[in-house]
Amino acid sequence: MTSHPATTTRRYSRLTFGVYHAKDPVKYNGVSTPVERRTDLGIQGLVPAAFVPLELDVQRCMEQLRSKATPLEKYIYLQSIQDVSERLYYAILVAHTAEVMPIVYTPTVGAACENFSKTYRGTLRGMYFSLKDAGNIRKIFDNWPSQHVTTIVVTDGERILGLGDLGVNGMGIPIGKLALYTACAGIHPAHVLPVQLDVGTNNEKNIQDPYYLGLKQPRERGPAYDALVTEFFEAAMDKFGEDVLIQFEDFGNLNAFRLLDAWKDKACTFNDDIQGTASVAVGGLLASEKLTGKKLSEHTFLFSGAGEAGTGIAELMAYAISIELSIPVEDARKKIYLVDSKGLVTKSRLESLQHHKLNFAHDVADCKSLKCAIDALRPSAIIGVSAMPGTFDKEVCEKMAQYNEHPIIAALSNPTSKAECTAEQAYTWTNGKAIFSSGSPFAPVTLADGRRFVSGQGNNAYIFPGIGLGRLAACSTRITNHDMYLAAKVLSEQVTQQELDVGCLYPPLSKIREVSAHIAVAIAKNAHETGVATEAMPENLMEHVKSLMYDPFEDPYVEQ
Ligand SMILES: NC(=O)C1=CN([C@@H]2O[C@H](COP(=O)(O)OP(=O)(O)OC[C@H]3O[C@@H](n4cnc5c(N)ncnc54)[C@H](OP(=O)(O)O)[C@@H]3O)[C@@H](O)[C@H]2O)C=CC1
Ligand SMILES: CC(=O)C(=O)O
Ligand SMILES: [Mg+2]
Repeated sequence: MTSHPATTTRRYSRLTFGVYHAKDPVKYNGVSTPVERRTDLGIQGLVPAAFVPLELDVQRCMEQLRSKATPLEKYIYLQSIQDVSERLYYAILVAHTAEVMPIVYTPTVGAACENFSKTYRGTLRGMYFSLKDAGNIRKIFDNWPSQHVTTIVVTDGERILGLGDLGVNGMGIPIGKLALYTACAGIHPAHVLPVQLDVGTNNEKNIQDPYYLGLKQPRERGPAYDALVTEFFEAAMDKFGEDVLIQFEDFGNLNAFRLLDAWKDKACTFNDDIQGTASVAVGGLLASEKLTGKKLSEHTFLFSGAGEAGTGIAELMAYAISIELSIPVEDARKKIYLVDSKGLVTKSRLESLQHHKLNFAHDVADCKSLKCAIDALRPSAIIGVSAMPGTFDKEVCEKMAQYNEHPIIAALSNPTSKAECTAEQAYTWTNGKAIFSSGSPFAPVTLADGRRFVSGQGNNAYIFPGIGLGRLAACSTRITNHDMYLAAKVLSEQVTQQELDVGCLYPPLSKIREVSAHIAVAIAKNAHETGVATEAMPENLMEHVKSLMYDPFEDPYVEQ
């Protein structure tokens, strides 16, 4: 395999490509290009005479954005800006993160995926490898215009948010995740690559849709599937270097666990749904200690959902508890319970349980429903990761408030339409006792008695950008569960008392670049300490991390 430089280039070089410059969205700045540079760049006459400072251009775009009637129209408008000028796009995302994240990410990205084929405009944004490309993936990689890719997000489209199998329409997810890598952690936009593996789809609506852009065949379940994934990994590492980060995203759980197992020790990879989600959830629970007075080990946890997110979180919780109490992780699992589509995961079901649930099959009485399990186990925290909206209904929330002074209620399923309950429901039904968080954002809630609550967004978006930046800073070749634990701890330390006072377990999105930088320092430090860094440790890690962060507001014409 060839080796490649892994450090990122922060600024563009000056280019003189004329019209090609105007057609390269990573470099093009439109009316924000200083007038005196336009001749050199060959774009004189291609833009109106006025120079518009980037801040003003952002303001103009925000006004247009706000005038759009639907979230999907807003999404398409922002994509159209990204197609023309990534600098402007990222300036919008950085300056207005809290307002635009629900558009480029969950919940709107869900609608964007559902409409992906219908709204496709032919933009060059990511690569598609289908079963028909088997044997040629390495060669096809050469078609990608950037030779220096550090960060890939790959999906096979089988479990897109809680929306199920969307096939190639799931491509909106890698695109959205990588937009956050850049906006939230400053990974250079020229160095990211969204990838869709097209292995067919079992979504009948896609098959019947004349506009559907993927292979119209049943999802491949045989050896050809594994062969395509293997070829993709090997080709990506050959093309971009063995330390290229490859994030698994929204695979179905038939494949997600085994692929992670197969690749975690052979590539720089992690599964965001299993590991990133675990980290953000544990981070929120660590932060909640200051509100409840309870350590992780003092809780009883009950999950609704025992798939990637559910068991991923449960395992990292157990790991965190084992560290907190210096006990074996097997013992730490004892107060963590899972409910799946068939009821409570118990020992009596051992023979029919999927592998990822086995560690949490406890010797307790069977329960067919979440309510039965709540009455039997009296959990202090319930975590919804089932994509079953309404699961945390009035009775569930009332029971939690009856059994706890400060019940933790996390409705983490995405998009909003799949949330187990809304913020307003959680606060109203518990009479303001709930400590609530959700996977997709909810507006602040004011109860009839005037108490105001700001719920936090328990979404892996707080984690993966910082992980990616940290491993880049150390040029590390592996990502581990301990990294996820460290990220959770750092995240929890970023929450202020003021934020906790209104019930929020996460820092505001306006601080996310700072949060990512802190997570990155912890990840890079761990890489150096555990021998997976391939660069010498710099004297000041925070300075180094920040120096790598792409900032759209910096002058892009500074020579290297
Ligand atoms: N906030 C965040 O950052 C993240 C949120 N998520 C969200 O979590 C949800 C689940 O994702 P993921 O874990 O990957 O999906 P999986 O398909 O891996 O798991 C879904 C789980 O839900 C269970 N389930 C289905 N119906 C019910 C029910 N009525 N009651 C209880 N459990 C039920 C399934 O049971 P069975 O095993 O029996 O089939 C399965 O265990 C999605 O909506 C996703 O968007 C995911 C990742 C990150
Ligand atoms: C947030 C995320 O990764 C999911 O819902 O799948
Ligand atoms: Mg996901």
